[in-house]
Amino acid sequence: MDGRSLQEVLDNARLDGRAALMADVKFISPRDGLLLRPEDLEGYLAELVAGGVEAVSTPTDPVHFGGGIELAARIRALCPLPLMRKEFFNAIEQVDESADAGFDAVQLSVNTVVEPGLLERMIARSERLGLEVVVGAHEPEHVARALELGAKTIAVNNRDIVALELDTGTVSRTESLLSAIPPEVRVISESAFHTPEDVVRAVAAGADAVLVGTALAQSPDPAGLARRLRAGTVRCPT
Ligand SMILES: O=C(O)c1ccccc1NCC(=O)[C@H](O)[C@H](O)COP(=O)(O)O
Repeated sequence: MDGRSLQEVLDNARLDGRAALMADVKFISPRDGLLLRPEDLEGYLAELVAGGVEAVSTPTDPVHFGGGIELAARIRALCPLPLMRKEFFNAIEQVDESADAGFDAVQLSVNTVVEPGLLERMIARSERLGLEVVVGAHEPEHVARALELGAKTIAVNNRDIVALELDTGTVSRTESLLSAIPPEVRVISESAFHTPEDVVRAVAAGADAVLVGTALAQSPDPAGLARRLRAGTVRCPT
C-alpha cells in the first residue's frame, strides 16, 4: 500500500473535526459527455492537489466512463494521493488486477456486484491483498446489506449507478440514509455535489468525506472550486 491509506485520510479528517474532500477522476460521463481528455490528466491532477483534494477515485469502465487500467496506472504515477477504483466488478480476478495496478482501495457497490457470493469473496480477497474496501450503497436495503457484510466504510452514492447516473441526484439521499449507519462506520457521500452548501449538508448529516466528480471537471478553475468546496467540510460543533 506504500503508506497511502484512504481510511487514514477519513480518520484524520474526523479527528480534525471536518470531512475529507475526494475527487472522482472520470473522463466521460454517461449524462454529461466528455469531461476530461487523457492529455489533460497531468494538469488536472495537479489542480486537484493544489486545491486540497485528499484522495482520488477513478472509474475504470471504458464503455460508459472512458476509463481503463492504463489510465488508472497513469493517475497512480502522477498523483501521490490514495486511489480508489470504481468499476462494474463482475469477477474476482479484478481484485488482483486492482492491486497490481497500484490502487489502494476498491469500491464494491452492493447494487452492481450482483452475482451471488461474489461480493463476499471480493471483500475477502481485497482484504487479503491489503486493498481497503468501501462498500457502495444507494438504497436503504443496500446500507443494511453493507452493514451485514461488516463494512467499515460505506459510500452513499447520491446518484443511481445502475441507471448509469443519468439522474441528477441530490445530497438529500445521504441525509436520509446516514441515520441508519452507526457512527463507528466511515461514510463517503458521493456524487451530485456542485456548491459548498451541498458539502455543508453532507457534513452536517455526518459524512466523513465527500466525493466530487463532474463539478470539478467542468469547472474552469478546478483548484479554486476544490478550495471553496473544502471550506464547506468543517464540521460545526453540535
Ligand atoms: O459507484 C460505482 O460503483 C461505480 C461503478 C462503476 C463506474 C462508476 C461508478 N461510480 C461513479 C460515480 O459514482 C460518480 O462518478 C462519482 O461519485 C462522481 O459523481 P459526480 O460528482 O456526480 O460526477
